[in-house]
Amino acid sequence: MHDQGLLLVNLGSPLSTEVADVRQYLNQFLMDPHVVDLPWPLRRLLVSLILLRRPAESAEAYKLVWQPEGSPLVVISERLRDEVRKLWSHGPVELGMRYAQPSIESALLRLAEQNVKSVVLAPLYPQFAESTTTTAIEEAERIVNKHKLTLELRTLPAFYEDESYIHALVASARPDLEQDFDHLLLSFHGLPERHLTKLDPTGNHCLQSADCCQTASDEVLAGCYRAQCLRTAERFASAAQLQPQQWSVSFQSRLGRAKWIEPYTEEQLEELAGQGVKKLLVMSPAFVADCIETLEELAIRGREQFIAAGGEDLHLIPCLNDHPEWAAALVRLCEARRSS
Ligand SMILES: C=CC1=C(C)c2cc3[nH]c(cc4nc(cc5[nH]c(cc1n2)c(C)c5CCC(=O)O)C(CCC(=O)O)=C4C)c(C)c3C=C
Ligand SMILES: [Fe+2]
Ligand SMILES: [Fe+2]
Repeated sequence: MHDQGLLLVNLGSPLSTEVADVRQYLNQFLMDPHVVDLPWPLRRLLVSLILLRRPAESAEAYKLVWQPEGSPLVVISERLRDEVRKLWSHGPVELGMRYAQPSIESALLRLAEQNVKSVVLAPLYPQFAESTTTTAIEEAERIVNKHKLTLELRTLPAFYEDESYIHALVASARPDLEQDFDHLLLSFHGLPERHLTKLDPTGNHCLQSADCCQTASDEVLAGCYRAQCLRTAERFASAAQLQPQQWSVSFQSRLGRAKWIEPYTEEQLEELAGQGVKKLLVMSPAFVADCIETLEELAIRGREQFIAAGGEDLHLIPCLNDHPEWAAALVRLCEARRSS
């Protein structure tokens, strides 16, 4: 049977580096109630304020990393889709982006045209957050209902400590880990603290103590993005045989004035330089594909900050991108979901 499709979903990028396209993308993204989780009037007001300056600033940042074929995130995700197509023998494989193009709608309609009966929906986020995973799932469900598609969706859960994902991370980082370095910073995308506390099933665990994420029960861990990031980092360090003093974790990409989860990457870069770290490796396991947040925020701006604070070099370890071990790991994960 060739009727079990696979839909890979990632976040999406502006259509071009034109300010108008970046504004349209940021508006669609930030007006998503799972991203800016305020009541509509407040969300509209806040996003409109952000859209006064952010599109021009972000457009400049996108220009620094844009590839001839388009946004790095989209181009790399397409390459991953092509690798996965070679390995998935159960039906067609498509790629959909939550915002902008190629849309989840176009991808699901292509799958439906090919008469698939079921689709494994794979949000390409190793750690769960409502602002990424939940919104991708809801959008896919909305499209199925809108077009009355007769296909069953089976969602791949967060895979933050899956052994094959961790091994793929180690394999892809190995060439850089074999070079001389003083410290490895694992910089995950951040989240407003409220996004964590509102999902705390106990109501009094998340962010109540400095080690809440290390002492999280399975029930708390299931909904806690920060605890899942720390779990990924620990599993990675153990599999890569790193000593505890060789690595640390931080959270990047803070937006707005609300408190986001800590420690902040910007501060950690200065702290590490102050401690005498000269050669810093940085990797970002929350992203499976390199994007503006790794290529510009870390490899360009982060590098400048680190050197200004006394460091000598910051080297960014590429994301998993289309690494063959990652494509194989992803297919294994999705196959388990197909038959479960
Ligand atoms: C990896 C998981 C991600 C989480 C969690 C996440 C939450 C989150 N993000 C913003 C705001 C922005 N994020 C932006 C870019 C961006 N974010 C992710 C992933 C996560 N976001 C990716 C993969 C990307 C890259 C997109 C690309 O085209 O390369 C941006 C846009 C760029 C910029 O202006 O900096 C914004 C804005 C919020 C508010 C949030 C949680 C509430
Ligand atoms: Fe983001
Ligand atoms: Fe926690």
